[in-house]
Amino acid sequence: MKETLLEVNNLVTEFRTKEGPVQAVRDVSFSVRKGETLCIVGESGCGKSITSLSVIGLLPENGRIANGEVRYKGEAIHNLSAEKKRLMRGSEISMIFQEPMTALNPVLTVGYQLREPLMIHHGMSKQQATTRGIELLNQVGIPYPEKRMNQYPHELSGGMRQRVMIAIALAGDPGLLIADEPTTALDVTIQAQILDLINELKDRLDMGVMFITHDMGVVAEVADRVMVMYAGQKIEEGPVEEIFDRPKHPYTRGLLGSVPNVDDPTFELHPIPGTLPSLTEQIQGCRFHPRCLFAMDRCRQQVPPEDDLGNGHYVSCWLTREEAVSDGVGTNDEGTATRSEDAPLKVAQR
Ligand SMILES: Nc1ncnc2c1ncn2[C@@H]1O[C@H](COP(=O)(O)OP(=O)(O)OP(=O)(O)O)[C@@H](O)[C@H]1O
Repeated sequence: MKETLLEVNNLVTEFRTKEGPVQAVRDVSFSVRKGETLCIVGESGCGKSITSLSVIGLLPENGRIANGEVRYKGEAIHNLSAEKKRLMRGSEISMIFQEPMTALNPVLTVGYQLREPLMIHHGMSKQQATTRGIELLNQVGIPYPEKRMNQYPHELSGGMRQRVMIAIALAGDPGLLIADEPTTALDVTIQAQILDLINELKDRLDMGVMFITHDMGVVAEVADRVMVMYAGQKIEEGPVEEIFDRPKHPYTRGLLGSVPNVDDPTFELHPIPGTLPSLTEQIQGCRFHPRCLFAMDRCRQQVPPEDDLGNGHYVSCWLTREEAVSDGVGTNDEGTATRSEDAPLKVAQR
């Protein structure tokens, strides 16, 4: 097994708000190894981006890590000074975002923006940085890289801008790349090309990738492992095949059920009913229970612990302990949910 690059233990990220402190990330733990992609998946607002911004040290001004730790190559990085965090970004850990135009400076040429990190992080001369910049553009599949060096971001297509952002992210030879919905704004063909590029770079450079998305189709393309988040918490984690073939949490099943399957004409879409709770909402028991088609009394009273199902598959759901959930659709919260008659699952508690 490859070296662990990133270890996040019991992360709690809090925001100061008018209503008092609220938690956007609640006791989340995970790791990323060299050469693997961990996909963090969940609906909009479930805490994916705040988890990644906590890792890279770019939280909004009213946010802070209130508990837990973030370790990179064994070293605690959550409590580094602002200056050390800045140096770490772009060298050890880089991030790419959904909309390259927000990350790229519109008044600076591609060449300038590529040379800057190379001169800062690698002490290169302008000439050396230009040569390396052209190499990086080549590496991310940009044709005529010499010409592109002199162009401004608005002169490039959306896909090309995303490639430029990836080239800039690679400039400091990062061990870990964080990609926050990098293909959401792109059309499907370009999206597939960017996903292929990220996969190829991960393998070639043996990088760890933390990939944030709400799209299970994208997860299927890039993930080695998947962490499913709901309302600031991790509710399920496992190798990608386990999550797709044997999803245990009703929320994960719901996410998979809300992906249209174009190859299957009999496929029926079952979107998850209801919406995420607000950060200020107090919920007793499992935070998903008000939306869960299979909620039992216990789910309304006690927070489910994380169970180890073996094979690197973990889930926090009382139901998994009791029985497997059927694939059918039941009624919500009335005790009349359809449940499977499958034998109880073997659950080894962690
Ligand atoms: N500066 C802030 N102050 C208060 N709450 C915030 C702040 N930034 C984000 N939040 C809240 O934190 C929660 C998690 O947000 P986050 O951006 O991580 O969600 P997400 O899963 O990445 O969603 P999306 O896919 O829409 O980006 C949301 O409820 C969001 O409204």
